[in-house]
Amino acid sequence: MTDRIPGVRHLIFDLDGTLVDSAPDLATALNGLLAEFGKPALAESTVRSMVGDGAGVLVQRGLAASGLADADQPAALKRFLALYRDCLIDRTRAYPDVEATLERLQEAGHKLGICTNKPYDPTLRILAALKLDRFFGSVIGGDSLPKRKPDPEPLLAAIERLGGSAANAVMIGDSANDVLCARAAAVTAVLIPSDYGNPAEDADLKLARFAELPAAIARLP
Ligand SMILES: O=C(O)COP(=O)(O)O
Ligand SMILES: [Mg+2]
Repeated sequence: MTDRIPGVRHLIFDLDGTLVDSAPDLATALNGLLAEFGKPALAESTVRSMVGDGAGVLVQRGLAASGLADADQPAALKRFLALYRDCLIDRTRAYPDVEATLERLQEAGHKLGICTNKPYDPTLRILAALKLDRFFGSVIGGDSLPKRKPDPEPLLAAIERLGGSAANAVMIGDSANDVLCARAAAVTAVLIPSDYGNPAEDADLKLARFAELPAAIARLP
């Protein structure tokens, strides 16, 4: 019943582009896949712009951009996930101030969760490797439920598993998918823009830096 403690919020975070910069390793895996098809590597900035709708869509976009739209997509996704597993945290890092800010939010009594479109298994591995897993009481990945963001279901599940409710929750993310799923779930949306794909037009609150979160959360009505 943490939901009833005044000032305590259920804060649900997006992963890629919000907590961690994972594009370099996603690019390594995608380019490894393309190399197996005899195709040249895509620029990391191109891969970065393709991230945000889950691994399946990333692979689909990468294949299409390389003239391989007709390739066997399920087989390519399976191979991509195997390649990604081998390079998950070679260069993936938490953004500056993320760990210290999560610590402050947790110390303030907030309950923290994750709602990402990245599949569940690599999400857990990355959180553990970067020692961020200790902060999160719920983790919903892109393949945890039948639907992913911008559908509201994964966000609502992440909140529910923390013992919270939409009225007291906040979604913090970097893309339109995060804002759209928050809107559809009637959850407050905080946007911290990134250079990943699918930027959002608006949100309830827009922050330039992750470290601004504790003060911004404290000021929410
Ligand atoms: O598309 C992905 O793999 C992940 O995206 P997200 O963490 O920003 O939801
Ligand atoms: Mg994101």
